[in-house]
Amino acid sequence: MQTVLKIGTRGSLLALAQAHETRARLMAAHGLAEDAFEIVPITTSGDRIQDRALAEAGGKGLFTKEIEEALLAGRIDIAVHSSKDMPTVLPDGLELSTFLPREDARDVFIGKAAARIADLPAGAKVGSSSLRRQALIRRMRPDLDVVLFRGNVQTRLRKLEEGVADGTILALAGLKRLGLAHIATDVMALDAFPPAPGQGAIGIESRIGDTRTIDLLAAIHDVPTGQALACERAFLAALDGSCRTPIAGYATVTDGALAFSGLIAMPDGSEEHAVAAAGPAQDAAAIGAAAAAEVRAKAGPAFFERLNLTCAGSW
Ligand SMILES: NCc1[nH]cc(CCC(=O)O)c1CC(=O)O
Repeated sequence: MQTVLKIGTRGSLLALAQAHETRARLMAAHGLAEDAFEIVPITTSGDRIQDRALAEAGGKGLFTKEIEEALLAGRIDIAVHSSKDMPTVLPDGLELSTFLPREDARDVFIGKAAARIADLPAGAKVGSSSLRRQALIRRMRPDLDVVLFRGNVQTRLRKLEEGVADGTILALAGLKRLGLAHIATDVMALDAFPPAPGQGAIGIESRIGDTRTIDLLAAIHDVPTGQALACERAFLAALDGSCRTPIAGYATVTDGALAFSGLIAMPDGSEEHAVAAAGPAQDAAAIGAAAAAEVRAKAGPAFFERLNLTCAGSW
């Protein structure tokens, strides 16, 4: 059978699982066979750089650069991503047009020394490279040592087995897609450990104006997930400025009503500012942007000045 769409993805097991899920949904929606959709794995700069925290190496865009080049050049028709890894500004000509129904957005703890973060011995090591997770761990347990844990899910789990840390934090969604949900020792509540904007949602990027592709994608788009993501990404876009800020944001949509909660924090967990907002789901992006303005005002310039100092010190 002739190829209908070429699906670009990173080559990690999680990325491939997400590409396979996308293909399965496209096959079911259009009654087409597997070989109508070719999966094209692409290695990105982010996959190659393993020794530095992502934020230091150049940010989220490192995981998408080569894939977006292939999309713009027409070597692939769509790119399947973890929405939470997507920068808020995309290259000219590309858009996140489609979101699959969201998986569970919560983070889990995978503990060796204890099943829950609260029960870890004093001074225990928790592996993570996410500023949000670092801030949330320190806010619960200022005595814990957060150690740099980079690489894909398998690499992080191997480091844990090697004893590099006493526990780590991962997204439940990723573990489920890998068939590994059973290794979680604690599923953390949304309020105690709020997720990153976009967590748990597979997002599909396509070329603006490529109507043939966008029409095929329309059949697998989940409207409430798209609205929740519009809100969370607007919140992120309005806060994620020059500096690296630990940011959490999570929206739900029920019967056309959107509810959002967001948080910004100091990486060391010593200060945090929360916001909650609600409104009609069709105003998703405006609700997210207004929540960002509100939390920015609550935090005040002193918070961002302090944050910039921590940034300068860690480069
Ligand atoms: N940055 C890596 C990444 N990007 C998306 C997920 C999980 C899957 C998802 O959030 O949809 C993960 C791994 C993790 O944080 O545990």
